Amino acid sequence: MAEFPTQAQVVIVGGGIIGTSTAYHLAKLGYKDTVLIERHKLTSGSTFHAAGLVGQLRSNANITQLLGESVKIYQTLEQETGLATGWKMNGGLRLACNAERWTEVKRQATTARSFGLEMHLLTPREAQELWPLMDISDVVGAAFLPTDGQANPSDITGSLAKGARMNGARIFEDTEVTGFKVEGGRVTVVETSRGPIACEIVVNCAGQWAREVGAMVGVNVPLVSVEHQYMVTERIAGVTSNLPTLRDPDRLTYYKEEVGGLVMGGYEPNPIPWAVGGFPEKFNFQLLQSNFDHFEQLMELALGRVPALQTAGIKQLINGPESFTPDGNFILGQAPELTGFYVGAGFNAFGIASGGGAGKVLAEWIVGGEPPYDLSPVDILRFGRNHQDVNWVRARTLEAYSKHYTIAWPHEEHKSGRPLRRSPLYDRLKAQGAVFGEKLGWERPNWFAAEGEDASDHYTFGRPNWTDAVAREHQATREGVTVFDQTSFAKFMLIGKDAEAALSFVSAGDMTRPVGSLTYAPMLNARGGIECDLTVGRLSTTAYYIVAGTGAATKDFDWLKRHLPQALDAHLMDVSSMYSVLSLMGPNARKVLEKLTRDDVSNAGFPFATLRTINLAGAPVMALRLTFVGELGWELHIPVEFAATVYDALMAAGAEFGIRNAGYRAIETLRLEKGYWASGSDIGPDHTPFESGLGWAIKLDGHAPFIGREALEQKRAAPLRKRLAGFTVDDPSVVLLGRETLYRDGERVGWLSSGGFGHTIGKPIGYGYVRQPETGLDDAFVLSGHYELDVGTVRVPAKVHLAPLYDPDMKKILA
Ligand SMILES: NCCCC(=O)O
Repeated sequence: MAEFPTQAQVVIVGGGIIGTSTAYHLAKLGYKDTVLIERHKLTSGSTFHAAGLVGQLRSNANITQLLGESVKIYQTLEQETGLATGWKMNGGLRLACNAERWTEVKRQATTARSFGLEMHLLTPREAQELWPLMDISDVVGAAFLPTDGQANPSDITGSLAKGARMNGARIFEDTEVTGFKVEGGRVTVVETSRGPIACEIVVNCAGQWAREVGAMVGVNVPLVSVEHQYMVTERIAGVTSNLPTLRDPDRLTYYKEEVGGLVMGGYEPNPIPWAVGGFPEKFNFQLLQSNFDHFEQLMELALGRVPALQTAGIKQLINGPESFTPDGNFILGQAPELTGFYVGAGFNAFGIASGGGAGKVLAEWIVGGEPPYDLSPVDILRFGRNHQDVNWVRARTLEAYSKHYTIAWPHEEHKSGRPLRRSPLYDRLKAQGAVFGEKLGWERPNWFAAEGEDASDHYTFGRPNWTDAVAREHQATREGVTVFDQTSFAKFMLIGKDAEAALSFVSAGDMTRPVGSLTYAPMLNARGGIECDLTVGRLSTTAYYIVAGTGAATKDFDWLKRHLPQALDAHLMDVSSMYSVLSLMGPNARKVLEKLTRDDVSNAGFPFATLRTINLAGAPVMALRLTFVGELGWELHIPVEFAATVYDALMAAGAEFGIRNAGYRAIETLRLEKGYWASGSDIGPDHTPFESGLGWAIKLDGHAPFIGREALEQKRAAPLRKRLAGFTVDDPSVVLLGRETLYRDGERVGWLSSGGFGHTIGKPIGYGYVRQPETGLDDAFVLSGHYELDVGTVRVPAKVHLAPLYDPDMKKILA
């Protein structure tokens, strides 16, 4: 037996598919001093009872790409290692059994093609030809993904482990992690049942135990265990080994072939959490008691689809607990709490589909110090303070599990764990008809129902019930004045004698501007991509106030903390909970302010892109003259105890101007019209400021060093490969949601990063990157094309725009 190591470059905790895949890829990348420890035997946690479907369809291009990487790896792994994997590319079928599901599937097919994933739409009869055992009497249509497949979870893990060893990694079974040592803010030692291993990097791939392993060292891994059942039948006549996998989401079930029989499982609307009070000791290679009563609901649905199940012999009803997460996405990346501590966990019953690709990108992330491409949907930094509480996490996770196969409605909000984080104005706004959405636990008004209007969301792929309300708020912002409660913004202070130098190094924006100025300050990665989309206000020569999006609270704080030069005197603090934010927007905003303050709020006294502390209705308010909706306005950052007083004063003073409340859905329609980009969709780590049309915000004059500068200088000298552009459609009934495929002169050139409606221009609006990776492009190329959008397989003509659709001369804002 190999000698147990006392040190290693990387220690991976957990010998399931993710741990072995990470070890395999790290070793292949040259990290041969990688040690994987498994407390029992490889696969003994939950990998051994995974169903093994490998589907690739996701709503995000990069996650689809990651799953495609799994397929690529599985295709060659057996040949490389000599160990069988059970991989077969038998394709995947997906059924639609009602009109709205069919709309969803058609939109997905459009998206899949944009992302380079083959997905064909079939008639019910064509689907049945591929899957002859199914009843198609209720099927409206189907989709077929020929490159999907299935694998044997234990075999593929064994094969990855062999591949890891062949490349130099070492694997130790029967080795339990018992603790960690931390020095200087880094993890330095993994304590194990066989002795300590000094290391530089730890990767927590402990499956459903990953939360406990993280907790040993203060790292929060927000996942919980849920019972997941599937049935395995004896042989069934007509089940052939090339039978595609089948997903029947309207009946909540999935199928795959196994030894001439079927595996059938699904996602019940009433999932059962497991290990709520803690894990049993030594739960290795163990299953839970089969729960036939609970499975019956799925069985009944399945019998309607596959009548042969009536008479099929049942080998086993497998009940295996697996880890699930609050948003149904897995968790990768470096923990914000601890340098050198990475996580690869929470695979929501699609660990086999993700395992190959997830291990690959995690290894690349560790080696490169940043993800190889934008992985925000699965990055551990997407979580926030709400995810610290395991009961909240469990409630939301059970909801996510129950919705695994339900239609993913546009704009759908979660129901569980609410309300949690509330602005001081929550009750006031609710009393005035606010319909709230939720982000990182924050309740945020999406729209306001008028007296007598139904104050709830009714989801559809068509025109939703809140359209008129949003149009009212939109118009009031354009023509009068509105108040938006944006208290959920993340807010940071950076203080210290070197604050300017420190921020100048991490920001591509000019941080040397005078006290009182407001600067748009993108922060870039080494590739020149936009990691953080921040507004920075200079409070003094030694202090900055930094405002970030609600959802970016953890990520942006982490980015700043990790990249601000350590040697400089600059201290970062999260002050989000100190300030409420009311955005007062519209042509009458100044008139409202003037009634409440003696401070100068004239255009000359308080110009655009500046901040001042003013006394407003008796409150010391930090007022930021800026806008995300394209109108004259101020963001009022108010110490929380004054928030209600200021709000009441604004509403009273604004009454003569018809002041209204407005919500986040109006912000969306307004910003689309004005051509302001949404971080996370229109801009992000894979897009440079040049590609996004944000070159004006970057300080490339002079030689001041900042992260991303070298990449940008190189890119400035080369042709652009893609360019963000706006698109309008003349037919107002077309619903743009984002991800619609973009055609230029009949050629597929991209997809929409966001979509919606502009109530002032009266047209659907979308934004998307026009891509020409081979030859490059310029503005003239973008503007000269004839464009169409594929909206759920229907081509609609679109006009292209590079200038804002509303107020391109900024007359409204600078007034
Ligand atoms: N482990 C079940 C996977 C189901 C699905 O891929 O849809």
